[in-house]
Amino acid sequence: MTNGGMNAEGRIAVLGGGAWGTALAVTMLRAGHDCRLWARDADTVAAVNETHENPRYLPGIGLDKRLAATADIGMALDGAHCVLAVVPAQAMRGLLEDLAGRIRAGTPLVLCAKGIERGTGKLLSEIAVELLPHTPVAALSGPSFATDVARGLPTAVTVAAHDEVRASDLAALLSSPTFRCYSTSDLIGVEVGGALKNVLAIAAGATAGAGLGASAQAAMVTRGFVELRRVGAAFGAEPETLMGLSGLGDLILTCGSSQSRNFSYGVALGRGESLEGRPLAEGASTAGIAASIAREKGLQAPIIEAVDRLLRGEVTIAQAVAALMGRPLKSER
Ligand SMILES: NC(=O)C1=CN([C@@H]2O[C@H](COP(=O)(O)OP(=O)(O)OC[C@H]3O[C@@H](n4cnc5c(N)ncnc54)[C@H](OP(=O)(O)O)[C@@H]3O)[C@@H](O)[C@H]2O)C=CC1
Ligand SMILES: O=C(CO)COP(=O)(O)O
Repeated sequence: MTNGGMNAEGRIAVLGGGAWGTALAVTMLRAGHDCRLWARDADTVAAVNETHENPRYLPGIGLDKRLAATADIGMALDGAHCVLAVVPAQAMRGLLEDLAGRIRAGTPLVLCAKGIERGTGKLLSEIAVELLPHTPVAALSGPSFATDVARGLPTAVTVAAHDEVRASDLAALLSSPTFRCYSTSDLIGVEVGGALKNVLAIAAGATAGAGLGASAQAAMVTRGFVELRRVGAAFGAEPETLMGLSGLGDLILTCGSSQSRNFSYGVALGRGESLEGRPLAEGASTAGIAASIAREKGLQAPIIEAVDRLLRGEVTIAQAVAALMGRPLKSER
């Protein structure tokens, strides 16, 4: 599989009928693969199959007419040579439990969600290894808005697996002329980068929503990145990974764009608007567990902590800003 992903390599199953699952399924067709999309929602399945759209999650985007969706997970997995898991991070354990006994031993599983499990503090790959011990596990992450990817705009991401050869084989398999997958063996780094950038995108959004100015927003992202690197290092992530697509790259994308659901969630938070019924913002689920991991590991993560406390309603924006600005002066490192 060292051909830039241009050859068909069998069927790919994409599990999750939201924005990202749908965009990845279309991308797999572009890469020359047969692909089946599993969605639990019958209306989504019908819309993809009959009108070639996903109006709930990708409104206004016409999908490849060859894309076949099913609500039967067994049918999606039938004959699959590779499985992409694309449900929200907090739903990943449930999906992986469903896969146990269904996924063929040895079939690679690529985790495409960005988050840390609340309650256990586990990375999604740790859950997968626990539940599917005979399944090779990888992760795909990086700066990639589903709408851009579904439209076929050029995008670069990272595919990670502990086994370097597996990572580069999967990167070749999943790449297409508009979807460029780099590879790395730093699975932990890729997962931590993708999970924490969502929390920091909420911080950046809250700064914008509260009208604190572009300078404050730049400071928030930069100092947030220091926290991301600190927490990443404690997990064993390599610094170069966090400087790459699934760390810095995704921060650049999501910390300044209202296209990001996490950033928009932060804007609403900063404006004091209701947070009920908003689109998925993974950072809201990850903030608490990231803050408690940082505390347990004795790491300074005041921005992640501030997001957690804001979301819990323990502080106002003004109090959070005063606390951040009032910390003892220190070396930039
Ligand atoms: N959107 C994007 O631009 C990108 C998203 N990601 C990541 O991908 C992951 C998924 O995000 P995205 O697709 O955008 O989210 P969406 O909110 O667009 O869609 C979520 C999908 O997951 C389904 N789902 C939710 N809970 C379950 C469950 N328990 N079992 C089965 N299916 C479930 C939903 O089904 P239903 O409709 O029935 O509720 C829906 O189809 C997130 O971790 C996100 O961070 C990564 C890169 C880009
Ligand atoms: O992860 C993403 C882009 O890389 C999508 O970001 P949001 O979930 O904030 O929309």
